[in-house]
Amino acid sequence: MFALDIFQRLYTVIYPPTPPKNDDAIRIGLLGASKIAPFVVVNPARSHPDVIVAAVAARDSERAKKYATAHGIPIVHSSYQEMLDDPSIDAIYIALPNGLHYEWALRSIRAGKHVLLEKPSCSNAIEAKKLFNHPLITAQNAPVLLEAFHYQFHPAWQTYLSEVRKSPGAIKSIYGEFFVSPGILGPDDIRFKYGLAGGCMMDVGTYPLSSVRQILGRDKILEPTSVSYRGLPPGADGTVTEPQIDEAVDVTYRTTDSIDILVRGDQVAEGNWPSFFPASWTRKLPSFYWPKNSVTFEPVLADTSNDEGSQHFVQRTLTMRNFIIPTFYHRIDISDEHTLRRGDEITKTWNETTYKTAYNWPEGDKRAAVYKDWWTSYRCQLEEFVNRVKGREGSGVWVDGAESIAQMEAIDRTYEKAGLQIRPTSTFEL
Ligand SMILES: NC(=O)C1=CN([C@@H]2O[C@H](COP(=O)(O)OP(=O)(O)OC[C@H]3O[C@@H](n4cnc5c(N)ncnc54)[C@H](OP(=O)(O)O)[C@@H]3O)[C@@H](O)[C@H]2O)C=CC1
Ligand SMILES: O=C1OC[C@@H](O)[C@H](O)[C@H]1O
Repeated sequence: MFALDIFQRLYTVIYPPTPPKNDDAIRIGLLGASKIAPFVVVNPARSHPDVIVAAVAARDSERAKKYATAHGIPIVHSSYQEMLDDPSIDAIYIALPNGLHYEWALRSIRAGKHVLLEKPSCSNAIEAKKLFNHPLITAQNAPVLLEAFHYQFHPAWQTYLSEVRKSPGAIKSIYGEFFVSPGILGPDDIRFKYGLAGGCMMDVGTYPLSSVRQILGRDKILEPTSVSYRGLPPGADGTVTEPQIDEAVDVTYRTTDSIDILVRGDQVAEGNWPSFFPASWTRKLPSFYWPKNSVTFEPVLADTSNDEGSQHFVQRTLTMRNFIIPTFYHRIDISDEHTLRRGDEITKTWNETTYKTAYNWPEGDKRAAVYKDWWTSYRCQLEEFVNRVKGREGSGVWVDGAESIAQMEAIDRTYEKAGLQIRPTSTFEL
């Protein structure tokens, strides 16, 4: 049953139902023939009656034509500006290198287009403040601008957050990690170029950082207390061509109310294989780690009526595995560590763990009648983007400009603590 459910969700993601498009469907244009657009927009749009992927623009028009053919996209533009000048396009999906997000988001907004902007929203907080506070964005009836932090839109993450809010005790510590196997990103990847605002903290590190910030709420400032990073390996001549790039990062943060936080990201994460395999083999094998978030609470005194005079403490740890791609599989563990104490003596300990999944909103919630179990976080995100553009009620989940700015500020503080430069600021002005 379990394997069949996974198979059914996976199958429906790949072959979704394709309802006819409504006359007033939003016509989206893709800036860049990027690797990620088919997952974030092209495939999710197939099952959305209010979205048409109408155009793609790439720097090389031959490449754009091939991409358009492969993905069934009718219009090809041979420059990004040409796409923005196309009056038939209502919204733009920007999946360009991070260093181009700010400029092309502003240009798109100036052209009157709604924007779905890949994460991280900008190269740094200077850009993020200028973008999200720009008069073209703060004006009444301004186009919609959304940083594509897709995982937040999935009911699984929202269920996890509601478990955090319901849990007894104050938060003691939070852990977040996202590791990517060697071989996924090539050496020339945009993520390894400082000039394009690459780096681990900008890329895979943004997710665990964002997940921690979601738990704390945006008003809590995370002060980095230590940062260790692994740079890129040196080339054949022994020099590192991109000394400002972090390939992997481990950061500890602390809040003013003393919550301890550890965030880890690795874009080339080897290992996790049992040590009896020779390292010379396992180095060539892919690794596998769940993207994970975990919250530990302070112990609380439980009801003592049945505990014969002992004090009964309960300490909860919540863990969510695979918060980033929850549709295929995820798990929320609610683990309570019970301790009976008489004075200083611990007389008994035991653990009770329950597990939860949430492929949709809870039963009876009106959102559950709209959402489907097989919707990816990208499909959920597209639903809410469309709801905003159309002025519909929506699920209530949104990533607003203040959140995107706060996230970039936390990234900048992390780079500064690491002794690395914040990513370069665009010279584009509007
Ligand atoms: N939400 C998510 O799950 C994911 C989000 N992302 C984000 O999406 C963005 C794109 O990532 P990804 O699709 O992996 O990247 P790709 O390298 O596949 O795409 C980047 C696009 O940027 C264009 N581009 C413009 N200028 C340059 C330049 N100087 N160098 C290289 N490319 C350039 C290229 O477009 P052209 O076709 O014009 O040549 C290319 O298609 C990033 O911001 C990344 O963080 C990435 C993966 C997952
Ligand atoms: O979801 C993701 O997985 C892999 C990363 O490199 C990418 O940019 C990120 O968004």
